Amino acid sequence: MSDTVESVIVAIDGPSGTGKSSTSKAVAAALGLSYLDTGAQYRAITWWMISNGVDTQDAAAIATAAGKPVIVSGTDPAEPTITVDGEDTSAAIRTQAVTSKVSAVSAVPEVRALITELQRSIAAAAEKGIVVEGRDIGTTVLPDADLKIFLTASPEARAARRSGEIKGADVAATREALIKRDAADSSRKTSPLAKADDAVEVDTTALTLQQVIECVVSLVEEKRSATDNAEKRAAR
Ligand SMILES: Nc1ncnc2c1ncn2[C@@H]1O[C@H](COP(=O)(O)OP(=O)(O)O)[C@@H](O)[C@H]1O
Ligand SMILES: Nc1ccn([C@H]2C[C@H](O)[C@@H](COP(=O)(O)OP(=O)(O)O)O2)c(=O)n1
Repeated sequence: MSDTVESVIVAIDGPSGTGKSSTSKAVAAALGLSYLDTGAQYRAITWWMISNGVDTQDAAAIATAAGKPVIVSGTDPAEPTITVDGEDTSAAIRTQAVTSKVSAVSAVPEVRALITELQRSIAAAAEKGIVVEGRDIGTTVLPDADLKIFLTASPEARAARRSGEIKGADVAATREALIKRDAADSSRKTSPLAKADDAVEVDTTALTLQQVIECVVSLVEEKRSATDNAEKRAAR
């Protein structure tokens, strides 16, 4: 083991309800890394478009307005924050109105270019390293990440988890909405939801959240010690 722990970049991708946010926050906290929820950024720009009367079906109007909002993400895994033009939008970006429109807004190439650039600058500024979660982190945003994880789970498990978060939610309707959003996110032209060729796939259907966290922490530690050993061999 070297005295200094190298900075590490972990990319966690996958569809909705697979456990990306909960896992990424816990892994970042356990390893002393920063944390970035890229879905929150796409939700934030969607919230701004709705709040400012931009038609979310009009890609040209979205492209024109995309550079206007100033989105700032706080990367402490114990207290992740998101503001738009200085306003705390943590709760506002989770409403159904935003959830139902975020796939359309995030499919616009100009939106993706701006948000991708923001994500790369946040990752580059994280001195100890960062866990970044989303849909295209391993494939597009950070293709050189030290470790890439792709989380999956059955639609039934994902719908049950998601509806467990909302009082009185209908599991069947949640399942349909999830499947629809996944299909939109996977079929868009610009950096769709996809597993990178070198990502480790973890099916979380039958795992507890704790088991998923432990699995990812072990994979990061394995990666770190493999890098350490390679450096020692090179120094001999
Ligand atoms: N392995 C798991 N088993 C059971 N519940 C889980 C598991 N992973 C996450 N959850 C729960 O499912 C919900 C969705 O998880 P979340 O991390 O927000 O998923 P994602 O970010 O992929 O949409 C949360 O309430 C979370 O606590
Ligand atoms: N890297 C990313 C992250 C999210 N998105 C888009 C597509 C997703 O449906 C929305 C919302 O993502 P978010 O991770 O908040 O979604 P859920 O937590 O799964 O409900 O943003 C994206 O296009 N690229």
